[in-house]
Amino acid sequence: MKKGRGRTSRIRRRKLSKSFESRGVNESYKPEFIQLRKWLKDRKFEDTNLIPASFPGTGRGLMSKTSLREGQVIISLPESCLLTTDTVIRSYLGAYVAKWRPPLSPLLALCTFLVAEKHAGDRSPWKPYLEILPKAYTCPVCLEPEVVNLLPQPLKAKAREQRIRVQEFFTSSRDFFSSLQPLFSEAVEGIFSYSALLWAWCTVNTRAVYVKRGQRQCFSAEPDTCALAPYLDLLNHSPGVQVKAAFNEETRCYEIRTGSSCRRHEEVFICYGPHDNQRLLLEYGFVAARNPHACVYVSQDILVKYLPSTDKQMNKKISILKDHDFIENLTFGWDGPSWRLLTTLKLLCLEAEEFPQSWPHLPTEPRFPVGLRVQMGMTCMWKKTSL
Ligand SMILES: C[S@@+](CC[C@H](N)C(=O)[O-])C[C@H]1O[C@@H](n2cnc3c(N)ncnc32)[C@H](O)[C@@H]1O
Repeated sequence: MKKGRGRTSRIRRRKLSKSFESRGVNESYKPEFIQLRKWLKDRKFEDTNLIPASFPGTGRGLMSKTSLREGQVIISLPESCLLTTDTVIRSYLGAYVAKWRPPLSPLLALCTFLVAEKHAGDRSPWKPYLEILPKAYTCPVCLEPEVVNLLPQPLKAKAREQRIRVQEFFTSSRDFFSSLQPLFSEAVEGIFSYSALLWAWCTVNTRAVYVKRGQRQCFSAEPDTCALAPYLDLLNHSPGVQVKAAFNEETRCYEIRTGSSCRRHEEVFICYGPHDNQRLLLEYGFVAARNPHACVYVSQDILVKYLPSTDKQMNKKISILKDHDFIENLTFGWDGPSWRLLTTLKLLCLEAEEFPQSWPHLPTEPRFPVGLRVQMGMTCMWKKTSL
């Protein structure tokens, strides 16, 4: 047999082309990343095993310089690099935040800081970080209404709700923005515009990590759990990986430890949580290929459409489901219908004589014990904002 025609050669070629397809293009030579590394070094960030790169499937992310062992700390970001509400309080905005009543939410404090620092441009000490942040986001909240209209039904409704919430967030923050006028020579309306706040909101929502801080009087009661983590926030999501990520109180660093090994020059992923593609699109503006949590949402309209129209109890049944918050989040996953969908269908298919006696209460959804969730790799390291 000719050299290179055998099974081993074919496997080797396939492996090579696969690794070539997923190979990233090094971006660490770019001026913005050189500046960022210098900035991080000044804040005591040790050189890492990771470098910024662009990947064919996932876009910009981090690539391993060397092979990584399971359990290895891959990134350890000192507290001084984190952007938190403490950063805001210590800044020129601190006095304005502290005296504002009713107290500001931690999220608004972070967003205000981001907008103000972006506006400061070259004068901002955070410039090297701000320079690598996306200029625009792909989350549905940023899409034109005509584009949102093309989304499938449950997602469309959620995208609209999200847009309304962000618009309300802006409207309710305007008086606070006006109070900042003494800090700026330009009109605050031009600086803290809707588009500027939307950019800041998406920055926090898509990139912040979870770092819990105690409640402080100068902030409202909403949880203060978001921190922006420069460089570390270049890590993309893969539903299949396991990582341990948390703020280490001893080292005072935010650390990420791999749950599995990774070969040299491969993209290094973390897991933002066990999210289905609808949630990933809504919160992060992308969908994941081969997502084990992917599912199809079944709306009320679809349910009713395929059930007998002669059922006189239908309205009553729907109202029970609504009262028990059962009409939303009904899904088909890889394993078939979810427990919620099955329970809903059971109720909707009851004959007149079985209803309502057998349904005084809807059953409670079974839950995995927390220990099991962790074993299954469902530890959610990425934050969630509370809007
Ligand atoms: C924490 S940032 C990760 C770094 C980001 N790719 C960048 O260039 O700054 C999260 C954003 O990265 C993108 N992203 C993360 N994981 C992805 C994936 N598996 N596929 C495509 N885009 C992804 C999404 O735009 C998401 O909102």
